[in-house]
Amino acid sequence: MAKLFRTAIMGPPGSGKGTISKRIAQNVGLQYLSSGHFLREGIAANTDAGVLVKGYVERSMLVPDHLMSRLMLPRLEQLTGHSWLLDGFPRTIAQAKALNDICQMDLVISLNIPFETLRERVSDRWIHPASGRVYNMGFNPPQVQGRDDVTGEPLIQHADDRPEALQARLRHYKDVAKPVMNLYKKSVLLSNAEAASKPLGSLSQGILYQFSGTDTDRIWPYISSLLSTKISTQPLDTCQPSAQA
Ligand SMILES: Nc1nc2c(ncn2[C@@H]2O[C@H](COP(=O)(O)OP(=O)(O)O)[C@@H](O)[C@H]2O)c(=O)[nH]1
Ligand SMILES: Nc1ccn([C@@H]2O[C@H](COP(=O)(O)OP(=O)(O)O)[C@@H](O)[C@H]2O)c(=O)n1
Repeated sequence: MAKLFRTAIMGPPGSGKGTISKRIAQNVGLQYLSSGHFLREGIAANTDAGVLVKGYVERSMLVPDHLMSRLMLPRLEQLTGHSWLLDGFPRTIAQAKALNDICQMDLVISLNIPFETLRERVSDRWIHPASGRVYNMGFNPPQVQGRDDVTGEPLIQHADDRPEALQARLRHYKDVAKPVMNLYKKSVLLSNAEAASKPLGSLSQGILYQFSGTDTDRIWPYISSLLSTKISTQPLDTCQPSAQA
């Protein structure tokens, strides 16, 4: 049985989750699942789920938990036997609990980046909508200005990367991320049944690692080294619900 590794990356918009996830996926060879990408993909393809979430994403609001869980959990259930990395999910405590019900997480990375850095990065972010490839005119510019490196198709900016939308997204992020981080922070692991009857603080799991700074290239070596340590000490396992009953 292979060593499986289930991880998630958290951080405000523009904190480098996508950029770092790409490096993790390349280095560790796990499946990368970006909830934001799935949402935008569904909206662009006008799927049933896309129609339901469109209004929220366009207004930079959080999509309701039940819709996010419906979008993400079946994909994870199909990945039994694979290691994966989640970006953008779980965003809320309800999403984290829903994830706990199907799987025990091994590691959660949280990025703590100053606001001014986020603002600069996001205003300079360009994406290739079909693939989700992300560019930054200073940090990782495309080979041809305004064009995707692989397909040559035009790059666009997200409407929700406008400065006024960023403020709103940051407010949402701070409000909802704190309880999720508390859940993953400390070192007690309870069954879902026990946890359901306890206050939030006692749900904690001791798998959160926080990285601060203004440069992805400076943060990355620390994350890379953490991953090497964690993966080499990971017990043989499959994806199990976190219930310990
Ligand atoms: N200048 C600069 N830009 C960065 C750095 N790290 C990431 N970026 C860019 O900042 C933007 C936001 O990064 P992204 O990975 O999309 O963040 P996410 O919203 O957390 O997924 C993108 O345009 C990245 O190319 C960095 O260290 N310096
Ligand atoms: N768990 C999630 C993830 C994304 N979203 C929505 O998708 C948008 C883009 O999410 P994202 O993860 O690609 O981007 P950032 O907000 O991290 O830059 C958010 O502004 C939300 O509207 C959500 O509602 N719930």
